[in-house]
Amino acid sequence: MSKVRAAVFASGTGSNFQAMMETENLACEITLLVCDKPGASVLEKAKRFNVPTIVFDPNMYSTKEEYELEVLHVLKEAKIDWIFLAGYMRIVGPTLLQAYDGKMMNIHPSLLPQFPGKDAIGQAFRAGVETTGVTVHYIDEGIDTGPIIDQVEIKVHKNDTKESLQKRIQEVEHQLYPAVINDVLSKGVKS
Ligand SMILES: Nc1nc2c(c(=O)[nH]1)N[C@@H](CN(C=O)c1ccc(C(=O)N[C@@H](CCC(=O)O)C(=O)O)cc1)CN2
Ligand SMILES: NCC(=O)N[C@@H]1O[C@H](COP(=O)([O-])[O-])[C@@H](O)[C@H]1O
Repeated sequence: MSKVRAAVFASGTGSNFQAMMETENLACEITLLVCDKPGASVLEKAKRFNVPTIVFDPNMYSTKEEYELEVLHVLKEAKIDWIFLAGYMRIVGPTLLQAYDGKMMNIHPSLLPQFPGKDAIGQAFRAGVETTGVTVHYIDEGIDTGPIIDQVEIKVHKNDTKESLQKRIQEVEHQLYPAVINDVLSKGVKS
């Protein structure tokens, strides 16, 4: 039986994409990288792993639906079953939400519902919390409001800088996301 085919959506560095590609027992094939930032360094990583890419610039479209319809056409052509957002900094609209209902996840660098949205690590750091963490959740129409699949707590050290905290958070992300993907895909249903 052929493996589940997945697309990763990313806008930036792509360390979570790289962690998935380096996971030997990943329960799916990452067969497409979708990026909304021409020139993003994740694209160099995709090239290194021989993963085909779709790159689009939302500023070249008049609506979100317009670019999501184009992306959806490529996803269907590529027979993509699942979408994993990994630092994708666009709000997913109804076109992709409907097409991948229950088959789209995101990783977020806080213990949701704490610190949703952008710069979650900066929000936690400025709030002076003693504990933050990482969340993997399903995507819905809200921002970081989808059902939580798993979370890991991370202690904030007294001498932490935002950068040292981000490093520890990303080390956890690189283990958690592939583990959650394998767990969800092994169940075959939305948990
Ligand atoms: N429908 C959903 N889309 C996305 C979710 C989600 O939970 N539901 N998670 C985000 C990731 N994210 C933070 O976790 C996030 C990313 C980007 C923004 C944002 O405001 N971005 C743009 C708006 C661009 C657009 O209109 O698409 C901005 O910079 O103004 C907020 C949160 C991924 N998508
Ligand atoms: N709001 C979503 C959000 O902040 N996502 C965060 O973007 C980073 C992407 O890093 P990467 O490009 O190195 O994988 C990750 O830390 C992820 O949790």
